[in-house]
Amino acid sequence: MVDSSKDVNGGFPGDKKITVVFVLGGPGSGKGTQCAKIVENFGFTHLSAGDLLRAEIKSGSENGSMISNMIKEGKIVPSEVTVELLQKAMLESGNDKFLIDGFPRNEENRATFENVTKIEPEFILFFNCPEEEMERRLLSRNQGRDDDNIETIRKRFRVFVESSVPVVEYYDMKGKVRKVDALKPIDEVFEAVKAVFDPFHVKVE
Ligand SMILES: Nc1ncnc2c1ncn2[C@@H]1O[C@H](COP(=O)(O)OP(=O)(O)OP(=O)(O)O)[C@@H](O)[C@H]1O
Ligand SMILES: Nc1ccn([C@@H]2O[C@H](COP(=O)(O)O)[C@@H](O)[C@H]2O)c(=O)n1
Ligand SMILES: [Mg+2]
Repeated sequence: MVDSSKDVNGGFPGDKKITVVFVLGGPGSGKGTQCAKIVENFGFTHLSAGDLLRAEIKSGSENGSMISNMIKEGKIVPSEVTVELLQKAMLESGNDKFLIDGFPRNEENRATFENVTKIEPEFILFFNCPEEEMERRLLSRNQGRDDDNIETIRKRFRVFVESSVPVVEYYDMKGKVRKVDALKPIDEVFEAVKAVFDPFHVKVE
């Protein structure tokens, strides 16, 4: 466990400014797809909480079977597990700009990240997409994910509405949410995303 309780900067060296953007939206709204494009254009490191949890299962970790069962049920894994994986990946990356995809999924995720890392997100990129479209996309994703079946998808939608939307509302009250229409084709969604990220444009020499 990374103990950062005594750190002023969440375990990051010195007083280096760390930029975090939380990327939220319902299951299948296109978070991973758009994050890949943001990385190519704006020099962020993409960390998907779901990908880190799936990698933890594959690594044979003692938490593996618990995580696997939670994912199959569409449930949210205890925050200390997810935040530790995120913090470790952030520190190992050597970067100072992060897209954290699929996190925070609930109030406990949000509070734990804030307490452990002391980092306040720059903004929240939110992909707004109707459930019918998200369901269509997930059922044709074909990446062999255990949770892309109609039974688990319906559970994930319910968790999104009950636990994740309140977190988006919390940040909206703070003026931090940048909402994008995710129903459009991929490249059109990215045009809207680019407008949000323009201040972070990295000049290629
Ligand atoms: N704008 C779009 N139009 C049509 N299909 C899309 C669009 N964006 C993404 N997709 C497709 O939808 C599927 C889900 O996209 P993606 O994996 O990016 O979603 P996600 O939000 O990361 O989902 P999850 O929360 O389940 O990880 C993929 O097959 C992707 O190619
Ligand atoms: N903060 C999180 C993020 C994800 N999970 C679990 O992983 C599943 C898949 O997540 P994706 O973002 O890849 O769709 C999700 O349904 C949860 O079971 C989590 O617990 N906490
Ligand atoms: Mg994803």
